[in-house]
Amino acid sequence: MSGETVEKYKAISPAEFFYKYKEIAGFANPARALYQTVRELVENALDATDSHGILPDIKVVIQRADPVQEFYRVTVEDNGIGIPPDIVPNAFGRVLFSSKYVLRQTRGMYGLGVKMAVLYGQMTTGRPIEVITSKREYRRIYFFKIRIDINKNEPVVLERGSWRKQRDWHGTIVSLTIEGDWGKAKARIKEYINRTATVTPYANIVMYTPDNEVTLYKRVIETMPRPPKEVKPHPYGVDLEMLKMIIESGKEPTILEVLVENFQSVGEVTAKDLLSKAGIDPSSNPRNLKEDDLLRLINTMKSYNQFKPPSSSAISPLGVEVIKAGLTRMFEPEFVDAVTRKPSTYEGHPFIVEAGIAYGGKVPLSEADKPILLRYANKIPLLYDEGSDVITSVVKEDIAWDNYMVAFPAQLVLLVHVCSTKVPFKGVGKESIADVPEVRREIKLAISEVARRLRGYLTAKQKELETQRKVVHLAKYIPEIARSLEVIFSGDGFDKGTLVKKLVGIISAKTGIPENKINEVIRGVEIGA
Ligand SMILES: Nc1ncnc2c1ncn2[C@@H]1O[C@H](COP(=O)(O)OP(=O)(O)OP(=O)(O)O)[C@@H](O)[C@H]1O
Repeated sequence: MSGETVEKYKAISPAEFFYKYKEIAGFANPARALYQTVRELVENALDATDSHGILPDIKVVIQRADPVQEFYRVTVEDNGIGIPPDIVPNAFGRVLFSSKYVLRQTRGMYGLGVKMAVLYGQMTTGRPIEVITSKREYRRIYFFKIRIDINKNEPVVLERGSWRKQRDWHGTIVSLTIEGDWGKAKARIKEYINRTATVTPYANIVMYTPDNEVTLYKRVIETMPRPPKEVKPHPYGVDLEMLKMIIESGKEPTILEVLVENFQSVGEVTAKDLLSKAGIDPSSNPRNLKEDDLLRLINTMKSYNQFKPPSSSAISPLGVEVIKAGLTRMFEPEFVDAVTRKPSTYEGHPFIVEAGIAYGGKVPLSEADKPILLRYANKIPLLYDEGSDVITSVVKEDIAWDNYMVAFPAQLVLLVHVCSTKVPFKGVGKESIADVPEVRREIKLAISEVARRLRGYLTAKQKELETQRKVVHLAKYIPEIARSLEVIFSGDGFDKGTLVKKLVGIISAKTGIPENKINEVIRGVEIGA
């Protein structure tokens, strides 16, 4: 007899998987879970508003929910698009259910976040999630209490109801009660809200904390990033499974129509060209094609070099105006500027990198070797795992800051935003971006471009200071010269005042410094004399 133990085989549901491995989604301990819960709810609230062209009004309330135990009730209210009542149970009670599995930039992408918070609530306090929601066109407001059946990965609706709308309200209010650690989480949560507000100057965000603090970020501009549009996949990003799924889920009678209907940049002429290169008859029934045919078609698509690059209408960069307004609202800097790079692509996914700089004014002093770095991906602030992020690596290794007249520590904030239909996150917790060469290159270019503008400003400022110093130096002599000349030429109709005026006029014309400034210096010298 061998001493081997018997292996026990079993399949588990996605809900059970994430319940067991909650750490990979950011729910490692009560402090982290409280932060992650706030984050998931706020990100859903913002996706439901700005991604649909609605100026966001977001209210975040964190309250103690038990006098003894560390239970917290987190409530987030938005004025977004709301959720149809028949969708609510799955949206909050089925892991990997989402409206964001399409090619369109949103903060959410996995269909996991809020369900992780529901699971964590179930595990630690046993309380269900509560949802109140209505869409603009509805006459009623809907209310739900939901938990997740972990074994089946299905929602269990404990309570539901609805009432007539008394006022014109649309949006969603979500409440969850979880075990948390406010003492440990508070700094991160406040920082998260602050950094979110930095890139959403078009939003009203208010937060109530368990310490009875109220923080309000008031809307300062009405301009919003252009909402992202859903796009079809680009042929460079296709693989065998994807093509099979497209064929099976569609009704197109010919392979030619499959290509034309389902991909970007593929019209009839291109589709025919691709099919003839792959040796496939355009009128073939796509469901009768063999795997070899499909593989040949994919390889032809991948090596075809006449497609337009992937459309960038699915991505929604913040834009220069929003970045500048956001940085100004937070830091009241002496100098602010931003750049939005042109769209670029990696592995068939379009992406855009943006960078903003705030310098001087009320900007705090940075660390000894780099600026204060604000990292963002798809408008989400990234707070953890800074060390393993490609943005950090570029800032430290690829940018020679002395070339831009910056010596650390400096009053310098650098904001970098990577947005894409697929940000290459390193984990489902969305805290750091992987080192993809194309993305790295664009990050470097964006930072260099905005840093050059800072250098321009600093150079001009330095020049002005130098000129001013020179003028002070020169102006000091004017009263003395005038006095000496007066001694020599007095009686010849010499007027000291006229000479001073003339000299001031000459210096002003040569340096561009206003006469009143020079007169101030002279007055200073006369008083001192
Ligand atoms: N406040 C809200 N307003 C409108 N829809 C919402 C709101 N909150 C959640 N939803 C809907 O519920 C779905 C599931 O949300 P969930 O947080 O689980 O995942 P996600 O946001 O799609 O992706 P991720 O896991 O990356 O956050 C969303 O895709 C959205 O359709």
